[in-house]
Amino acid sequence: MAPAAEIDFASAPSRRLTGSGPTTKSRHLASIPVIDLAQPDHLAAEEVAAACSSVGFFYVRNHGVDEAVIENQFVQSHAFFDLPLEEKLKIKANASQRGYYPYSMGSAKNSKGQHDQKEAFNVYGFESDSTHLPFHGHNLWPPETMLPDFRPAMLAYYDAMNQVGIRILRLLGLALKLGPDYFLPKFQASTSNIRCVHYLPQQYSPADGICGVGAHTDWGMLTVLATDAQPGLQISHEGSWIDVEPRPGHFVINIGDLLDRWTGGKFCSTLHRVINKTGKDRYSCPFFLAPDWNAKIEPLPGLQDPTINGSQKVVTCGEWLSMRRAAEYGGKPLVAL
Ligand SMILES: O=C(O)CCC(=O)C(=O)O
Ligand SMILES: [Fe+2]
Repeated sequence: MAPAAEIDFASAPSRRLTGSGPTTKSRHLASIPVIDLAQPDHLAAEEVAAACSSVGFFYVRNHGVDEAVIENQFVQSHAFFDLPLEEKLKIKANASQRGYYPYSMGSAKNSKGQHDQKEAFNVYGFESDSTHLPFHGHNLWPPETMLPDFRPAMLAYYDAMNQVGIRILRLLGLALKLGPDYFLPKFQASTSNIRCVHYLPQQYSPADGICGVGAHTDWGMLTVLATDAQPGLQISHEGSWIDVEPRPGHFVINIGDLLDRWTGGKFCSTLHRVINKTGKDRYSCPFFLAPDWNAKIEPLPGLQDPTINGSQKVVTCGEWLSMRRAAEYGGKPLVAL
């Protein structure tokens, strides 16, 4: 892998902001698109193209995922976060980014000196003995004697999310007029992960840097998000923070930085944050879809971005993820071991 300094760092800024972001105003946007995945692919792809080149976020419905798989993930996530802290810390996240992130450890400090107000648990779809490489390693699990259903529930959820992700990849290929299978060869042993997240029922104050998740863009290809019934997710749109209301039976999809770059900015990775205002606990589970570690992210035909240092350098997915992490965490390891 090329050292990070040789990679096009300028095109991978950390877009994490502090404070309230574009404005303190928050309004409801009725028009976050809802895309019905039961319709024929060529019609869904047109709607995907429109959503990705405008708001960068959309809901999907009729996604085909069994409700029980989603429900089991949330039940097991609750059960895990309810464990005593000392038990959770036994599987504290290691350098491979897998396992438990206590409050204040799963994010870089923002300029107000605050971490994200959340605890989280990461599971990756690939496992590897090459632990000298970032993001490589083995998943960590709570003991079966304690939570026997946790691991199967999380693996089933990962598989279901991966299927949704592949469906969206096919629509993206169609939307970009590259064909439905264009992206698939680069997602054979993907570096994707799910992250169970628990937000505290506390007072949030974006102006003081206290957020569930501070304003950020996602790093990878796209994100498939399930939340419980509590609102909290907001996206930055035309200078306002827009609430993304939970919709039963829907997932929220958003474009990540890697796809933004890959399309030369045609499809946008939109700034978003979580402010859990309800005074209740909030649980969510994003699936971060990312290509294979060695997949080359070559500019797509006709979609080079002339603003990126004259031409887009080819990076591998692994280089990209490492670079994004370094930009966000100042090159320090995510978790002090
Ligand atoms: O919990 C949510 O609604 C979104 C979380 C998120 O944006 C993230 O983890 O990247
Ligand atoms: Fe995000």
